[in-house]
Amino acid sequence: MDAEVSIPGSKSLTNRFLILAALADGPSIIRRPLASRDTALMIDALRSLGAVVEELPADSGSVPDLRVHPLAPDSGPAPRTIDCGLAGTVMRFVPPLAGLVPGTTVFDGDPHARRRPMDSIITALRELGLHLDDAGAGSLPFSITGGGGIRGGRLAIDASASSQFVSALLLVGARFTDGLHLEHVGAPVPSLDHIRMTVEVLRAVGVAVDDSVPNHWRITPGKINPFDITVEPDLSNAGPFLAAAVVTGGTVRVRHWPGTTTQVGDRWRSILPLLGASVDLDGDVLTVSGGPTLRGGSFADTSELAPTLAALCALATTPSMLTGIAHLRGHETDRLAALVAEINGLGGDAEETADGLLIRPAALHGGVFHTYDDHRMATAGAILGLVVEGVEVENIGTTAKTMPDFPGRWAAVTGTAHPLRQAENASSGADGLL
Ligand SMILES: O=C(O)C1=C[C@@H](OP(=O)(O)O)[C@@H](O)[C@H](O)C1
Ligand SMILES: C=C(OP(=O)(O)O)C(=O)O
Repeated sequence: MDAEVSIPGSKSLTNRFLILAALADGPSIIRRPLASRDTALMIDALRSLGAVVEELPADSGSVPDLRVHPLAPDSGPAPRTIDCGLAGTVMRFVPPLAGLVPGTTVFDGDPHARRRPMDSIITALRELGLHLDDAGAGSLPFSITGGGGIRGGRLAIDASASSQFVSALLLVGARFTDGLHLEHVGAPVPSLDHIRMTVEVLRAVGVAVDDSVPNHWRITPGKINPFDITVEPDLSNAGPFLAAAVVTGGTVRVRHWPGTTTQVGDRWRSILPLLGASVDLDGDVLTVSGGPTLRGGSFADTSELAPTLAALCALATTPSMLTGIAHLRGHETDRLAALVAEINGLGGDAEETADGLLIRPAALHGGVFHTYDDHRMATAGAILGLVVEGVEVENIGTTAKTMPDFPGRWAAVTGTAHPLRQAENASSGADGLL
C-alpha cells in the first residue's frame, strides 16, 4: 500500500462553527465543512430554530461551503422537533440554544441516543431557569420551553460523563445576560482536548474566555463576531487510514494536516511511533509507514481515538493497556463492551478494566464484526479485516455518521475492490458487509 488520502472536514469543528454562526452578529462562512449525518442533523436543527444555512456553489464533486445567517429574533415556528440522531454534539450543544429561542422545542434521537448521558445538561438548563420536561428520565426525549433569554452567571455541573456538557454551555455562554462562570464538580472531565477546542474557537470569534483555573471557565457576556473560516480535516477520522499503513507495513499520506490544532487526532503523530510505525510531517503532508513489527503499549485518555487504537493493539505482538476511557461506555454504544466482544469474537484476547481495556496478543480469525450503529466500531473492524482473512464488517454504512463514502475511500486507499460493488457483482445479498 502506498496511497494518498483526502480526509473530509472535522466533525467537532464543523458543528462548533455551525453553532457559533447561528449565534453570531451577522452571516458567517464555513469553508470545507464536513458533510455527514452528524453535520446534516446539526444544520437541520439550526434551521428549525430559525437560522438560515445556504450551500454556496461548488465544483462538482466538492463539498459546498456554507453561509449561515444567525437565528432571527422571531425564530422558526414552534413547537418544533429536533432529531439528534446519535450525534452527541447535536444532543448536547443544541438544547442551550433552544433555550434562547421563544417557544417549545422537542428533542429526540435514535433508539440508543435515549441511553446516552444527558442528565448534567438537563439539570444545568433547569438551573438556568428553563422549563424542561423529560418525564423524569434524565435523558432524551425531552422538551425545552425558552423565553427568549437566559440570565446565566454561576453554574456548577458534573461533566465526568462527557466533556460535551462543558462545551455546550461555553458555546452559548456569551449570549447569557450575565455571561457564564461554569464550574465542574465531580470525577475528572474526560476528553479535555475537546474543551480546549471549544475555548480556542470561542476566542477566534471574539469571545473572552478565562480558563486559567482548572475546572472553571468564565465567559464574558458579549457579541460573537461573524467569521469566515476553513475547517481542518478530521484527524480522528484520518486514524483508520493511517492504521491501514501500520498494519500492512505500507505507506499512507494525508494532505492538509494542520501545523497547530486542538484536535485530539493530532496525537496519532505521537501514538503511532510507539507502535513501531514511522511518522513524518513535512509541511502539511503527514506520511505514516508501518514498521516490521507492530508493538502494543500503554495509552491514556485517547478519547474518540480508542476504537481505532484498540484494533491496532489487537494485532500487536505485545500487550496493551488503554486507560482513562471509562466514559466510552456512554458513547454511540458501550464501546468498551463492544470492543471486547468483537475482538474476542475473532479469537482475540481483550478484557475490560475499570477505566479502559487490556488487550493481549492472540491469533485472530475471520468472522462477523458487529458494529452497534457505531461508526468507529465499523472502522475498527475494517482495520482488522485488512490483515485477518474472512472478517465481515456489519453495517459499514454506519460510518456515514462522520464520514461520507468511507467504503469508497477505503477501497481506493487499500487497493481492495469497492465492497458494495463487489456485493452487487456477486448478487450475494451481502449488502452492507465489507
Ligand atoms: O465535543 C466534541 O466534539 C466531542 C467530544 C468528545 O465527547 P466525550 O467527552 O463525550 O468523549 C468526543 O468523544 C466526541 O467524539 C466529540
Ligand atoms: C463519541 C463520538 O461522537 P459524539 O459526537 O456523538 O459523542 C465519536 O465520534 O467518537
